[in-house]
Amino acid sequence: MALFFNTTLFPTSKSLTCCRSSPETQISKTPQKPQETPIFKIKGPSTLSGHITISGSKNSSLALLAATLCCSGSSLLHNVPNVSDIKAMASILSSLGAEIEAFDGKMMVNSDGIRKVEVDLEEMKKIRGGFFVLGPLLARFGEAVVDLPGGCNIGKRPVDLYLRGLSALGAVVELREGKVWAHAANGRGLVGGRFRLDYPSVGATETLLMAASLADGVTVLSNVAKEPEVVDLARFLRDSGASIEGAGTETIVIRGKSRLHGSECVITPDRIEAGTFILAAAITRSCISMSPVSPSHISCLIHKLMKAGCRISQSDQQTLEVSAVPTYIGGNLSGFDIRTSPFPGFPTDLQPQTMALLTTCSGSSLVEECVFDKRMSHVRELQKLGAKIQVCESTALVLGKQNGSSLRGSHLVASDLRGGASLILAGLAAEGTTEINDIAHIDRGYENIDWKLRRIGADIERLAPAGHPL
Ligand SMILES: CC(=O)N[C@H]1[C@@H](OP(=O)(O)OP(=O)(O)OC[C@H]2O[C@@H](n3ccc(=O)[nH]c3=O)[C@H](O)[C@@H]2O)O[C@H](CO)[C@@H](O)[C@@H]1O
Ligand SMILES: C=C(OP(=O)(O)O)C(=O)O
Repeated sequence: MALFFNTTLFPTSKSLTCCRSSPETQISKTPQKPQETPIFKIKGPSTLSGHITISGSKNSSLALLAATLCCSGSSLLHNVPNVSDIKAMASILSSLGAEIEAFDGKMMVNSDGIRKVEVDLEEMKKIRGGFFVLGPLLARFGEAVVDLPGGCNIGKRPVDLYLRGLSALGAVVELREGKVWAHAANGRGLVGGRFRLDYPSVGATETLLMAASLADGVTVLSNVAKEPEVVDLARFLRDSGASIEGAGTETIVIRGKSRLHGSECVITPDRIEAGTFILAAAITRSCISMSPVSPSHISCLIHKLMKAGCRISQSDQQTLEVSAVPTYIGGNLSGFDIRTSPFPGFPTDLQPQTMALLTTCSGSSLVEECVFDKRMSHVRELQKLGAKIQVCESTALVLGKQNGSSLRGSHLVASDLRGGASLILAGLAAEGTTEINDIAHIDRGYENIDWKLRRIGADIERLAPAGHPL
């Protein structure tokens, strides 16, 4: 049933032309199921202060771990985050025969002993990054068999661009029994080619970059993703002997090499983790600092927050200080609109966390999710805390704080990684106790998020599910 936004109840200049339901009717009871993963219990509202160390990027690490399969000899990656997606990726590489040593945030990978090109692990279906092994296996060993990928359940996530791009490099690709079967035509190995992506997909760009680095001849990829993780991957491949020009722009030119050697690389700081902590400071009206951060990787978020009234300053090249303390912001932070898009646009991976903040700002805000078609499942949970949000397909109208109203603690369920993080942020701002179930989603991509938050003053505990040790 399509309902219309009621302007008398929530006066605003903005409106949605259709909504799935009114804010009240949208709150439905989540079916109870036995709890199997730990729970976060948060007592709010919190005021945060202190310094956060930002971990290495999960998404860069996944791509670089796949890229080690392109290299002979050992590769050493520094600043790899200790999150469950990385453990799953390490299991995938080990299952293929790679030797992996992990110590103190570093990972040493040697794939000279690869003995198979088929991944048959459940992990493949859980994470997105596992699929990135397709390009390197095909390019170095001439064939690969991989399951279709998993990752966050945030909409349709096809792999047509990966497959069409690999075909343009001389691969024969077939989709059978939920798996991708690929081999280099005539057993000749991949060859350079030209391919224009219909959409600048991050994963397809990374896959083709790795494959083309070992293809015979020149490859020109256009309309590619410009995300910092793509630039990180190109840097690693270049240090390993690849010839790549244009990473970070719309067109990448790769001159294929017959062999790459292992190299050493420091993973770039996780811009999504940094953005999440910036938003934690904003939603709790606190002041915190964090490092290492590359501000240019999240400039879109920084500009929006500064316009909303936050003070964000850079005390040295890699340290950011964020302040939203009431004495500084005066009244309240102002709501603002966001529209997600590929880099350098507003990152989709910060949309849910930003929406949590907007529920506490003044005025109404529009949130348009334009990268994934079903990235709104956090809305129902935020509504359980009392947030006023209406959704029409991939657009949400957030009605900010009304006449002193505030979020109130409740029992919530995380259903994806960033949606889960948005619930933590809302729980920090809410009055009373918030419990978040299914936090395994959050552990996929945030290293010790509860420990980091406790160190800056949050009251957040990780509880074991009944009958299970932590
Ligand atoms: C492990 C990893 O790095 N994950 C990130 C990566 O995901 P991922 O690489 O999966 O994201 P993509 O950039 O590929 O997806 C963006 C859009 O492209 C579409 N698409 C993609 C591939 C394809 O073959 N066909 C197609 O239509 C998708 O359905 C989606 O609508 O980039 C996303 C966008 O910044 C981030 O949210 C994810 O955190
Ligand atoms: C969507 C994400 O990850 P993945 O692509 O691995 O599902 C994310 O990191 O927010």
